[in-house]
Amino acid sequence: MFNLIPVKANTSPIGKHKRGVGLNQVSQNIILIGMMGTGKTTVGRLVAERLGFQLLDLDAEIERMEGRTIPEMFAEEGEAYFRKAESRALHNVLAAKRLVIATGGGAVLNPDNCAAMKQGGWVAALTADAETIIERVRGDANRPLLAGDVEERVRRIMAEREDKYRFADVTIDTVGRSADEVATEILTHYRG
Ligand SMILES: Nc1ncnc2c1ncn2[C@@H]1O[C@H](COP(=O)(O)OP(=O)(O)O)[C@@H](O)[C@H]1O
Ligand SMILES: O=C(O)C1=C[C@@H](OP(=O)(O)O)[C@@H](O)[C@H](O)C1
Ligand SMILES: [Mg+2]
Repeated sequence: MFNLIPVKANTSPIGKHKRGVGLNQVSQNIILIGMMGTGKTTVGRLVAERLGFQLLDLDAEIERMEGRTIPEMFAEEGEAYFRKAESRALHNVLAAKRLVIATGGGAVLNPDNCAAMKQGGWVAALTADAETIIERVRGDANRPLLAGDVEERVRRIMAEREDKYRFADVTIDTVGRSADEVATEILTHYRG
């Protein structure tokens, strides 16, 4: 099975919301995309807790599948290998329902992944400016693509991926907002 992370019971029943969408739609997976450091993993957990969904962090799922960490995978096999594992993991988990899926920032690089995400859930893109991202990820050794000159890497990768997150159903700026506030905004949009 997947690496599902148990979350608390729903403390905000959807039924209380007047503008809630139909039952079918509120069981639809929520998929978070966005550049590294925009808060997908952190916010995903909060959204899952509030909705009574399971959080599935795609990076954690890949690590579980592979029995090694992402930095180890990059070092031992290279990025192309990681991307294949990422794509496989994504397609597997999209078969499930009522998940909040926090993807890795590069999951959008493969157009097949983007099509599968559109098909398999409601997609929210998180954004932040380079300065905010650099501040959030500096000193974290778990992102091999940012090893070395973090500032240069973040700016370069952001430029390379500029248009890759635009297919989302909604785009949410996280700058100057707490993870909790971002989660609230996601839920407001999701419930319509
Ligand atoms: N809205 C926010 N405001 C401030 N810090 C945040 C926010 N969202 C996430 N963070 C912090 O930024 C870092 C990266 O968050 P993470 O959830 O791992 O991002 P991602 O999964 O998108 O790479 C973590 O230290 C997290 O606590
Ligand atoms: O943007 C990327 O290419 C990556 C983002 C990471 O996830 P986060 O976006 O959760 O940091 C992780 O999947 C890997 O290090 C590659
Ligand atoms: Mg993450």
